[in-house]
Amino acid sequence: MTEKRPTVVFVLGGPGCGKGTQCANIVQHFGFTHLSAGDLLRAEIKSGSENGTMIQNMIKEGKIVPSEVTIKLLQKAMQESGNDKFLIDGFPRNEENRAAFEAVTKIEPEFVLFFDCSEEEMERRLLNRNQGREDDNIETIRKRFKVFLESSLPVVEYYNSKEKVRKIDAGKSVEEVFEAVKVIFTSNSEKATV
Ligand SMILES: Nc1ncnc2c1ncn2[C@@H]1O[C@H](COP(=O)(O)OP(=O)(O)OP(=O)(O)O)[C@@H](O)[C@H]1O
Ligand SMILES: Nc1ccn([C@@H]2O[C@H](COP(=O)(O)O)[C@@H](O)[C@H]2O)c(=O)n1
Repeated sequence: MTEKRPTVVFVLGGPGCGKGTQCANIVQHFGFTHLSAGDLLRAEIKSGSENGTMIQNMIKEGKIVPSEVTIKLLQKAMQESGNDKFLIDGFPRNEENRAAFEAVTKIEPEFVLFFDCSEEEMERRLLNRNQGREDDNIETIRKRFKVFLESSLPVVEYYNSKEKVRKIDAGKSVEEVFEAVKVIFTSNSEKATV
């Protein structure tokens, strides 16, 4: 008997567009497990792992950690979750992430939720976030924006060419953004049961 592959939705968008905030709402309403690649990397630093210093340096510079490290963390979290529906937030961040994840897991996303937000608004949100993150300072934020434009947007374009992208205006209030998110998840689950 063939094993059913898990359902994966990639959640992408620039730094501070509100991915984590909306994922928390989606979890409550639609029963997904939320896996944030950034959170998994930060937990790896805290755990004292041998990769910790390398990851910390990459995050401080806004650079993308090698795919094998991030994919191992995602696979472990997926296995330990006991769920088969995942929101993978902040991944794939570049073409290497995307291709390696597909090659290793053989999983293609159901769709890609893309939060579209202006840099001005994202910068404002990051500078107000106040969670003590080492990369929420203006110097690193600018580097993260550059990496997003050069490396992450091409991934969104790749999935757009496969008609997998569901784009949302993330410049609105948390509640308004979630109304738009709900429409996408509701229509997708209706399609799945037809
Ligand atoms: N629609 C919104 N309007 C105003 N503020 C928001 C909105 N969504 C999220 N925020 C706030 O903006 C900040 C960044 O949000 P969040 O952490 O969800 O973004 P993110 O995309 O996950 O960020 P990162 O990519 O850095 O992990 C948080 O302080 C959050 O409370
Ligand atoms: N696929 C990823 C995701 C994240 N990173 C690194 O973590 C930083 C913070 O990510 P957030 O999603 O929490 O904003 C990011 O700037 C990268 O340095 C990564 O390398 N690969």
